[in-house]
Amino acid sequence: MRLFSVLRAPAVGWRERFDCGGREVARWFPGHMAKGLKDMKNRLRVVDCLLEVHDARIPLSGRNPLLQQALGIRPHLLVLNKMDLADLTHKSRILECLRQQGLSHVLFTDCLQDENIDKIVPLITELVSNSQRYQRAENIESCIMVIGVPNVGKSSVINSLRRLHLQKGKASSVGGQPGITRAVLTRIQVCDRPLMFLLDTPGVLSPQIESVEIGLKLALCGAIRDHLVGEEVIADYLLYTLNRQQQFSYVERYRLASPCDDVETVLKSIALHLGKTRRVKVLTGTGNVTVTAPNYNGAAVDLIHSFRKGLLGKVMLD
Ligand SMILES: Nc1nc2c(ncn2[C@@H]2O[C@H](COP(=O)(O)OP(=O)(O)OP(=O)(O)O)[C@@H](O)[C@H]2O)c(=O)[nH]1
Repeated sequence: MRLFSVLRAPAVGWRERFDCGGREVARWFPGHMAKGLKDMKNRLRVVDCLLEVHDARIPLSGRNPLLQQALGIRPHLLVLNKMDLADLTHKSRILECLRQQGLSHVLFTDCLQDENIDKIVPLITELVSNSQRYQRAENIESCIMVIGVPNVGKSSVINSLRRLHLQKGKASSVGGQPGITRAVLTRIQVCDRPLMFLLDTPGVLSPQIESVEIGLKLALCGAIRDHLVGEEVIADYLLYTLNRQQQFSYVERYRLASPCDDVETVLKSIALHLGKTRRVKVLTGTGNVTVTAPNYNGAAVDLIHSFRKGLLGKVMLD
């Protein structure tokens, strides 16, 4: 789904399409995730509602369809987290697209500032009490399973809820790398009144990511380990996206002469600007000469990290 290209005039002079170069996404799915899904299914009996966390920069793609299929039709709240990093100019259009997909309970959140976190418990309480099938009248507590692809902020949402409702610190470990949540399905209290527990789950990607481009969006958001995709490829996709959206803050950040769509040129300039270079000996016809070689990978890593920290501006990848 391309929300951006439908809503904005295409930027002239930049790549119209990203060349995925015959890459295969199947290798990007780590096998242990299938086990994660199986463990989640085994705990379903006690679950009243699904709280799905996803990245607000990819509101329309990259969710794992298997999660909802396997976990059943029960009350479902979609939390689009990291709203602080997302360009939400067309928020109402996003909500409309999601409604058309049958997702009518959606919240945008920012766990760093605890924005909209206070809306989660009341909304879940309402969804659970309105649900016929899973309402367990004798039960005064509710149990919510937190699901989503890796690194979207599932643990951060849980910690924010605990901070807000229980004035308690971290219960769930947070990390910048996908796959931090290893201890499977820990039950964590997040609220006293109403009594509510969450089950934290490991991030589970779909084994069949729909396309290479969606895989690249997931990688850019940190849902797939960088080295599996390749830092320079991720950086190239980022450059393609920033240029198409005329989001040129990278030019100023890295003191480049002008925007550019050629990743090699950009990474070379970034490497030189950051001093990420090394001296290498090259054998020529007239003997050895020492030249300065840019560290392309180091430059790509810096560009990707700047994007993930929001230093290149707010972006919408869909
Ligand atoms: N900017 C921003 N960063 C966030 C937000 N929420 C979480 N993060 C960061 O995103 C990274 C991943 O957060 P986690 O809470 O560990 O994500 P997770 O979904 O539990 O990760 P897995 O256990 O790998 O599935 C961490 O570096 C968090 O600090 C947010 O709202 N805004």
